Amino acid sequence: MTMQFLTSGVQPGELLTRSWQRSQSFGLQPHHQADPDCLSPADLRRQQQRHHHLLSLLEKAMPLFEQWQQGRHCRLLFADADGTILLSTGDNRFGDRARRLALATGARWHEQSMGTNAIGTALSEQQEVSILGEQHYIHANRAISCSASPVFSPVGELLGVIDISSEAGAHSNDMLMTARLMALTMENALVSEQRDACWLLNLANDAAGLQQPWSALIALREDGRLLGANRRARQWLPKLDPSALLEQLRQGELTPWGDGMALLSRRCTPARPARPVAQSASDTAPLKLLNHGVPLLLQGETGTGKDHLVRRLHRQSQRAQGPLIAVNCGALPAELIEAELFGHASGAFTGSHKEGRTGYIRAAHNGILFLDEIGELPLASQTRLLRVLQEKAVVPLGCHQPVPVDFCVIAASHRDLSAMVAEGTFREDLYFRLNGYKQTLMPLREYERPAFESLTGQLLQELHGEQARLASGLMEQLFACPWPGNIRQLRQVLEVAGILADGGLIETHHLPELPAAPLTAKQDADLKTATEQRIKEVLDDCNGNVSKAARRLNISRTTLYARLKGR
Ligand SMILES: Nc1ncnc2c1ncn2[C@@H]1O[C@H](COP(=O)(O)OP(=O)(O)OP(=O)(O)O)[C@@H](O)[C@H]1O
Repeated sequence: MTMQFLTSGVQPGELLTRSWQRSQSFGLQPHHQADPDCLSPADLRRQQQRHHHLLSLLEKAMPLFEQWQQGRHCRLLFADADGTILLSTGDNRFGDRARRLALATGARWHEQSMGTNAIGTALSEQQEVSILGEQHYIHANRAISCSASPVFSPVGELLGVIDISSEAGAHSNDMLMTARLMALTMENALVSEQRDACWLLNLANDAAGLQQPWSALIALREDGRLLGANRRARQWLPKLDPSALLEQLRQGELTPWGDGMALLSRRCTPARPARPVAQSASDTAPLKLLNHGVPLLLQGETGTGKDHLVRRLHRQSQRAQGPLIAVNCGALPAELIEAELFGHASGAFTGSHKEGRTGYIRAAHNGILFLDEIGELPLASQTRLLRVLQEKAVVPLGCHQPVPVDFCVIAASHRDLSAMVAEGTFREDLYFRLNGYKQTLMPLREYERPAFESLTGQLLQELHGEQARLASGLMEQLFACPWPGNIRQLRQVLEVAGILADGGLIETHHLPELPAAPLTAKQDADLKTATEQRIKEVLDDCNGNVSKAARRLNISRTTLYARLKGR
């Protein structure tokens, strides 16, 4: 299946020339330092609030970026139609460089003040564009390369732009493709949720294309009146009569149409735009408290979404432009734990890095430090960590001078830390220091039916798009399962079922084996051994490369380390 490219036929050379001419006409000097307009933190928050819905749609498309990004040193940015960056996430090493260039939240990257750049030029030209190193008008920006795709509303209005940026030498073609896919995913969500939409019409060159984000998508009213369309469909609209098509097509049946295929699906009840629903205190409290510097403690079984929650909190927090440093305390080698956390001076101990090491805590300066599996931290390191949290300063190994650090801390564990305190394996004072606010993530088996349905629907849509749905009776079947692997396991089941159902109606025969009653101790031990065996095989296959093995097994590195430790 080849991807349809959505350019207006303009050669990049012409586009670049136009953009450089505009930059010149704005009176910009290539050798001068660019000086972007920057919103104050309060104005930035207001602007993010105003675009809350777009940002929440972007969040739904985020797994696409996160999966693709692993191992790549780049950042994803979302700017509004004015060029103001409202969200910045991704690799922290490149994040430092980006911040030095003011490629950070609150900064406005329009061409008037920043010259030719992917965000500003995509907005001026209303089309996707890559601006690579030397193609930037301002010299200071030539160390980076950026690819940007505009996002349009269902009536073709420019809403913003998604940009993926990296060091100039580290840019690749698939960055533009990923930015485009995310933009299309957001646009399709906006079309599907049009108020009063009763019919959704998909058009593509062939049947497989119907399930892809780049297929044409049109929302129609009950009577066939056009409500909105994505950018591909808008190209075709002049040649289309949607209400005639509505007459001609039968719901749910693939129908040849022109040189391609059409699929009509009915929405039984008109879709409502996903308005920000009033969140319960337990949804909003962690973010509010985090923004006030209160340490959060997340407790929950494996797969309940602790890591997912931390990433969301970081994206939504006032520290979103700062780094998120995630440390799996259980995966750190015992003899290096302190050097890794607190850093060390050059040659501080045998085997230490010659040039010294910053350590994870200092790397989290201005951002968030996520201490996952905190229950695994040895008692001696707990004492040092407590001192750092109390004094907000680190003394790297081999140094005497404390270095001030400003960070928020989120700790997580699947173990019951209060029980560990009672047993004497976890310091009580550290427990109280970390436990500014405890959020327990519920195991999936304890979800109420509406919450389970809503999560299942969200996962299905994220994994397979709008058309994926469960045949009647399947929701009950899924709801009745004990889900020992929690959301991770449900996600895997839905992923497999959706692929087998070609992204359409999922029926019983598409489901892989579902978790039955809780496992006996023997079954549990056998399963653990088999899992460990499989992980070791894949690790050997990948020559010990943990990231590669985790990707192949479709689990996080954190989970892989935990599995290797037999947890
Ligand atoms: N609220 C959610 N919405 C959608 N997907 C979710 C949600 N929570 C978790 N997931 C998905 O479930 C999987 C497991 O989540 P996550 O890694 O955050 O769990 P965890 O509690 O940190 O697990 P572990 O303790 O094993 O590391 C991930 O694929 C994640 O994307």
